[in-house]
Parts: sequence; structure tokens; C-alpha cells
Amino acid sequence: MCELLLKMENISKSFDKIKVLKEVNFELRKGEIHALVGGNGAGKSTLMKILTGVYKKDSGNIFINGTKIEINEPKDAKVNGIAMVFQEFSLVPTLTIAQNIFLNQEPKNRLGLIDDKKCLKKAQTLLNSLHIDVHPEETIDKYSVAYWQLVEIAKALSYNSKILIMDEPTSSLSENETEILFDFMKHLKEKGISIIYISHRMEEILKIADRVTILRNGENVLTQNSSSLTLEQIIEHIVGRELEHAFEWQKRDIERKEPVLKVKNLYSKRHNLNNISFELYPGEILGVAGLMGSGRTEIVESLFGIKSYDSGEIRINNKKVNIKSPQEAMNAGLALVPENRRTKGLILDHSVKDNILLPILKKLKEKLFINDKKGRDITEKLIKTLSIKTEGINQKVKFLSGGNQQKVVIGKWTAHQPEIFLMDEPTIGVDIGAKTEIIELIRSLAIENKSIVIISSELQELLAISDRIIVLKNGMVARAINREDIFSEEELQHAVQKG
Ligand SMILES: Nc1ncnc2c1ncn2[C@@H]1O[C@H](COP(=O)(O)OP(=O)(O)OP(=O)(O)O)[C@@H](O)[C@H]1O
Repeated sequence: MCELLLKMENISKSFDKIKVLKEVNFELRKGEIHALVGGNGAGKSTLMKILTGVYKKDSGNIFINGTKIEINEPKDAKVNGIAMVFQEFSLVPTLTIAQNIFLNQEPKNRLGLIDDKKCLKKAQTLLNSLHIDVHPEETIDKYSVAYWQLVEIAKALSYNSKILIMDEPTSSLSENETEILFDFMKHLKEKGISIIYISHRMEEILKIADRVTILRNGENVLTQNSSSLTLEQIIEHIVGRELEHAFEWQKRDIERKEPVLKVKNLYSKRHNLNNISFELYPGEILGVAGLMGSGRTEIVESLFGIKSYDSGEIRINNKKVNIKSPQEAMNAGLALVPENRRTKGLILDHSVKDNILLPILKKLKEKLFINDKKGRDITEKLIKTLSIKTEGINQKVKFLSGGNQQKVVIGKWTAHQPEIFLMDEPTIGVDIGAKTEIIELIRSLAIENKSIVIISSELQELLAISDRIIVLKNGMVARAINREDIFSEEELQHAVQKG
């Protein structure tokens, strides 16, 4: 297990004179799962992009099996057995598993044409060797998202990769699916494959990783066996300070007289909503728990006018509404922090300021002109409150790290000051320090009498902030529970699994 496979030595990288990696060292042994962790913008992705040939390092050396190698482009990484498993899946749903695995490297027959039979046979051999129990002749869309991930890995391994980089692989997996992935990772380890594992989910790191390397502000903080680390120590090293009791729930008194939002028998055959009913009161934080496919996202998207529904009634402040577009939803006092920020929440080519001010441009308009000073002040204040790591208000959002992009999405809707916030997994990809900041922000919104519906697959997070939790199953509200009646995470977990 101690054989050194990869060594990255004194790696430095700057963007526009800003040093984002400062002589960083990273080592990977054969058959090791090595977690690379750090706050948003710490430099994890940049280091991995250097390893996969997406970016070029400014200085430093990379060795594989003791031999110095040069990685100038993605091809070089591939040749050296390094592969990235994509978080945003690169599989084509309508192609078979075999076709997906060998896409762009299809086995050919003597005439130079794609040999489907050979492709299927090769895929079956590969899948068998990895103990992945799927049928290569079936289209991938027949399988759950966990299997997509396994097929992604099989695809990476079809290039004879020895090093796999996994960036937040569990962010869209349920608890059971995560277990499937972890078992598979252990199997890969036994086969001598080495894995670099990036995640903001701390418990996972202690569960799966052999060693942990922590980066902070582009510098090494620590590399240590995970068995000799505690959760608190990891968090402290990432954040650079001790975190207060952010995840501790505090009981709040909610006056449940007139609901601000009333959903009655919401039904959509197409989107699998089966007569959903619930109420949301002023100043209340309503948690929504449920497995993937239970209808979580569909509810908020229906409320926000993105998805249509067949029947049912939505009332805002006791007035029946018929919202057909996001614009109408905004006019009715709603805001949505969507799950997939890159495709739904941001204009990546625009600046932090433009993105944050987008929903309030009308409000900022004085006569014909936009009040620029006011806009700048609002943006600067939000950058400070949410600790958004950016070079400034004019930095393009595409250059921010993933977690900081998420904070911009939240900031954008806070500026709009709606009455009701719909938040779909608001802390996905957000580091532990920022997570506590977002939890605090949600609490302060509720104190200002805003009402919040928050979907989260992290039950710890739901338990920390919700006043009430509804558990969804098969497009129905299986249970509605007051927070004070839930005594442990296991209890909620049980409710989510069983409904
Ligand atoms: N192409 C780029 N141009 C300018 N700055 C960049 C570019 N890519 C990354 N950065 C900056 O480099 C820093 C490190 O970003 P990186 O994406 O490596 O962080 P990270 O640790 O992966 O964060 P996260 O956990 O949020 O994904 C950030 O401040 C980011 O804004």
C-alpha cells in the first residue's frame, strides 16, 4: 500500500497575478483513496486541472512512479493513466451503456466501421471485471444515477487509468446510492487503482479516505492518515478557526395563523406529483426531505412556474395564483435558489455584480438610468455577508470556484427581497465554513419574517434550521413533523427511507 504512484511537488499557479496555488505538494500511493479538501476557492480544482492538463502549472514538478512527466494537455494526462470522473455526467442517456463507455473510441471492424458486437463484448468484460451489475446493451437512462456514476468510472478505466479523480461524486446520490459507490471504490482500491477524492461532506471523508490533504488559500495545511483525525480537527484546519455551534437547532415560536403559502392537492401526472398539500407560515422555515425522485425539486419548480401541473390550488396570502413563468412567480413574491446553479442560476459570462443585481434591475432604475452606486453597495455588502471569494464585484462568475458561485446565486435572490424563498439544495458544493454562513443567513431571513421552503438531502442541515419538516415519498407528503418532535438524525433518516 505504501508504493508511491504520483508526486506533485511545489506546484504554483497564478491567474492575472493572483497566486491561487503556492508551492503545493500532493502525493498519492498505489491503491490509496486520498481526500483533497479545503474551503471554496482553496485551489483543489485548479490543482486537479493541472494534473489533467486543463491548466498549465507556472512552476513545480510532477512525477509518476518516480519519473518526471510533463502534462501540457489532456492527452498527456490520459497517456499517464490519469482520468477525471465528471460530476456533471458526460453520458448520453439514449445510448446504450456499451456505446457510452466506448464513445469516441469505438472498436472497429476490418472495414473501419463501428463493430457493435465487439463493443458490447468488450463492455461486458470490463463491467464483469469491475463487478458492475448492469446490462451493457441497455440504454443508460434505465438506471439510477448511482449506476451512471459507476459507468462513468468504467469509462474512465477503459483507458487503463490508474489514477481516478472524483470531484464531489456523491452530491447527487442518495444515502443508499452513496453506499453502492463507496463499496465500488473499495473494490477499485483492492485492484490497485488510486483515487483522489474531493468532497465537502466531512463525514464521508473520514469514512472512505485513507489519507487527507487539506489546502487553505492555495497552500498546504496538512496531510495525515484519516484514522488519526477527527471531524472537528478537519473542519478547524479547513476554516482556519474553530466553528461555533452552527448546526445546533434553536426552537423558535412561529405563529401559525394565516399561511403565506398554501398548496392544496397539487397534481401532475408528468412530474409525478400526487396531490401534494402543505402550508407555509410567515417567518417559518419548512424543510423538505425525501429521496431523489420523491418529487422534491418538482414541487418548487411547479411553484416557481418552471413546471406545469394538472390540477390543484396555490394560494399566496390567501389569494389564488396561477403562476406560469418565473417572472410571474417573482412578481408574486417568490424566489428560487435552484439546485443546478451552473445551468439554472447564473449567467457565467457576466460579473458577480450583474448576476446579483439581475432580479432587481427594475427596482434600481431611476428614470432611465440604473443607480450604479446603489447597485455597487448592495453587491459589496452581499459579498461581505456571504464571504464570497472574488477579486471584486466585476469578476466574471465563471472564474469563481463552485462554492462561491453558489453563494452568488443565494446573494442574487436575497437582494430581490422576496417574501417566500424556495431553496433547492442551497449548500451543495459549499464548504463547511460557508455552509454555516448560509444557515445563519437563512435564519436571519426567517427572523425578518421571510418564509422559506428548503430542500436538502443533508438531514443534519435540515434538522439544524427547520421549524417543521415534510417528508416526501412517491410525490406525496408522507409525513409532516414538527422539529421539536424529532429527536435524532436516525429518526428522520428512517422516515425518509420508509416514508
Ligand atoms: N480561470 C480562472 N481565472 C481566474 N481565476 C480563477 C480561474 N480558475 C480558478 N480561479 C480562482 O482560483 C481560486 C481557486 O479556485 P478553485 O476552483 O481551484 O477552488 P476549489 O478549491 O476547487 O473551490 P470549490 O470547493 O468552491 O470548488 C479561486 O479564487 C478562483 O476564483
